[in-house]
Amino acid sequence: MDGYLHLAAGKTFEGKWAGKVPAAEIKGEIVFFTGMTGYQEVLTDPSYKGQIIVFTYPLIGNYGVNKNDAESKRPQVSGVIVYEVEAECFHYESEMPLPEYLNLWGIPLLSSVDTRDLVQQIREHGSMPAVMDSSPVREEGITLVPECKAGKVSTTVIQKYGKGSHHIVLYDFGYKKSILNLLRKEGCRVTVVPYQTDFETVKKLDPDGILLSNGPGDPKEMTGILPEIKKVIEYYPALGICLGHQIAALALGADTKKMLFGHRGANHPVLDRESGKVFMSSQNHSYVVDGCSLGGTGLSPRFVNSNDGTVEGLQHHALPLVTVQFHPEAHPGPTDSNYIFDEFIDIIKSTERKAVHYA
Ligand SMILES: NC(=O)CC[C@H](N)C(=O)O
Repeated sequence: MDGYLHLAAGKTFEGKWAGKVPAAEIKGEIVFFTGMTGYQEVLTDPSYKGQIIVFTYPLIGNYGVNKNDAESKRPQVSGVIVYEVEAECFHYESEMPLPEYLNLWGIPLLSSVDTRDLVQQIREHGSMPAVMDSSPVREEGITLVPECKAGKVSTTVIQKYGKGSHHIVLYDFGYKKSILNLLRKEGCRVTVVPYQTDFETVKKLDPDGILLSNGPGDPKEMTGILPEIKKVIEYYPALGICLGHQIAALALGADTKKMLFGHRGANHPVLDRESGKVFMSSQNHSYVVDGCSLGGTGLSPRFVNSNDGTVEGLQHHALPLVTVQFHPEAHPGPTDSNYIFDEFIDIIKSTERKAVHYA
């Protein structure tokens, strides 16, 4: 059965439904991911909430879906677009084929789409609203209602994990399981808190450090929480990842802006200006901290994207605060930047129990 993808910029793409035909139209922001592997991690990363994802690699699904690679309890994307999907899977760990998994969660999968042409459209017009349906013609315009997406994926209750010697409060804006796993591997006990948690509540939990997680949407949807986040990062050693990096920057007075089509893939080169080394990183973001907005914030760009010069991470001149736009927890993609977690733990060890106003 034929299915269609309509872009807000006007063009319609034809494909075949691989699985159930959706009963109603599916709306989302269309974005593309360039990694050759890691589709399960991408689909289950809460940062993709509300987005329709296009995989540029032409064959998706050949190793199925397994028990270990999910970054959250369910696929989070609104829809999936591929060139060719493999309905049989060939991997000893595979639990089920990809189309079956998406079907189970009612997420539409459109295959046989000309993904090369589609990605060119996104590169030209930007990531934009799109609709998947079974009608070849779309007359209505396509718009998306603004909403706080992190609020939709964040936990509503405090959760505790592990027994390690360092205690980390993980602000859940839509955290990936790999962040929690890496913290636990580093010997941390982790308390996951809802995205709106205030400073006084954090203080009662008595952490040694704070991790501001990744998450979906525009960081400016989160302005309501910035005053509390400012207090938290002025008091405790902190690491911000992706949305967490953007929120920390906004809280300290910097600005963010939307890129045309963002960075989504597993091989984005980043320069660490402290070591002078370039590493490959896993990325998934549409927004970026505006490098021209850092004056007076105490923040300077420690990490820079080697392709386009955008800010990939910040260091504070006085606070024990490091933030990164890329994903040091990897999954999908290379683990080259795992060292950011070691650094964070070292900072915590050196400042432990001295968590008092650094500002
Ligand atoms: N992975 C993330 O945390 C993404 C951050 C933010 N939603 C962006 O698109 O820029």
